[in-house]
Amino acid sequence: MGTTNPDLVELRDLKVAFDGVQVLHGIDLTVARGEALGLVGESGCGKSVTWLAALGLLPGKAAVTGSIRVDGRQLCGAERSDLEEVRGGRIAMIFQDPSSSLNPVLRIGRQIVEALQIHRGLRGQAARTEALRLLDMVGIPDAPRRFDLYPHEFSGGQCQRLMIAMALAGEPDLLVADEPTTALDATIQAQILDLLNALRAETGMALVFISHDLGAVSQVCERVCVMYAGRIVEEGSVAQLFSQPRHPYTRGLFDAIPRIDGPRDRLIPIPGTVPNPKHLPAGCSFSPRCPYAVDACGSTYPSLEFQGDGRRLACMRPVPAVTTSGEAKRRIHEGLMA
Ligand SMILES: Nc1ncnc2c1ncn2[C@@H]1O[C@H](COP(=O)(O)OP(=O)(O)OP(=O)(O)O)[C@@H](O)[C@H]1O
Repeated sequence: MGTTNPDLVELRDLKVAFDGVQVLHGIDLTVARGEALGLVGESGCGKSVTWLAALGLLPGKAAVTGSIRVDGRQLCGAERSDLEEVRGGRIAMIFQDPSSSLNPVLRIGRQIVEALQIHRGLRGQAARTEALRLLDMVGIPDAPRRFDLYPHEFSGGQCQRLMIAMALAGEPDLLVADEPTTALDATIQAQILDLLNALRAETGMALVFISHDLGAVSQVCERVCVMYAGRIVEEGSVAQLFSQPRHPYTRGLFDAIPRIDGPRDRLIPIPGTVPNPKHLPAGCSFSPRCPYAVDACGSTYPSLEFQGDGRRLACMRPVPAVTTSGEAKRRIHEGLMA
């Protein structure tokens, strides 16, 4: 299966509009089996909508067009039953807030058993044994005793682990994690990132990691895709983008990373805000905020093109290569972004 079609998910020209307002402007993106892809960008850039659309989870008023293929199977406009088979089974999605996945009035063991029943047809003792194995796998200590507890009896970090256990119940080929660690303190966040890495190593599943946190992305992903105002503006390996961001927006995101030990004045926020999708500026959507913009940037949107080094870039005035490498690279090497 994997040899003829190495891409697990292939999005082509994916567009989404709400009430006539376009918020995704043609996303082309692939996720290969087993790979970990980070999706970064400021709030409102379309990271979540991209994956909610791919999984058919947007509200009915959303107009979705383009192609969404999972293992070669077209899901855009597919029957509900086809979508449900993929959702939770082939692809699972977890969110920042565990309450979106955990039912507060059901014991945790029962919730996982139900997920196992739906996705894998397991029942009775077989389901219980597998649920305990999943709890153990995600690092919930003393699983047999805690099987009968309710979600509120677990800490925030443990709820995140429970949500991951639920997601794993369908043995997904891909886990989409939407800001899974944003609400957690640094130590717990690091533990969840370690868990995601361990689970990938153990199960071979692919991961899409949606985050504002470039440091977290660098710890779990091999490839990063940067989104701005409903478009992909740059995509490349973690090493490429971290050592030499070429899109001025990617560069701006790096400059805005808070340093744990550094003086706060080293943090340089990108001036301005993400435009309202109702009133996108002409040309490149980032041009009004871009220090490199020239007149042409305000009239023509640059297409996303492969570069000589294999990355994809949508920019007429990329950051000159010579001026970029030092600081971001140094931060990674010194582990200041962890
Ligand atoms: N249900 C909805 N109805 C109308 N507009 C929506 C809806 N969901 C998202 N949008 C809009 O779509 C755009 C993209 O939102 P999205 O949530 O994908 O951004 P994001 O990059 O994931 O941001 P965040 O990091 O805050 O989650 C935003 O302008 C948002 O307001």
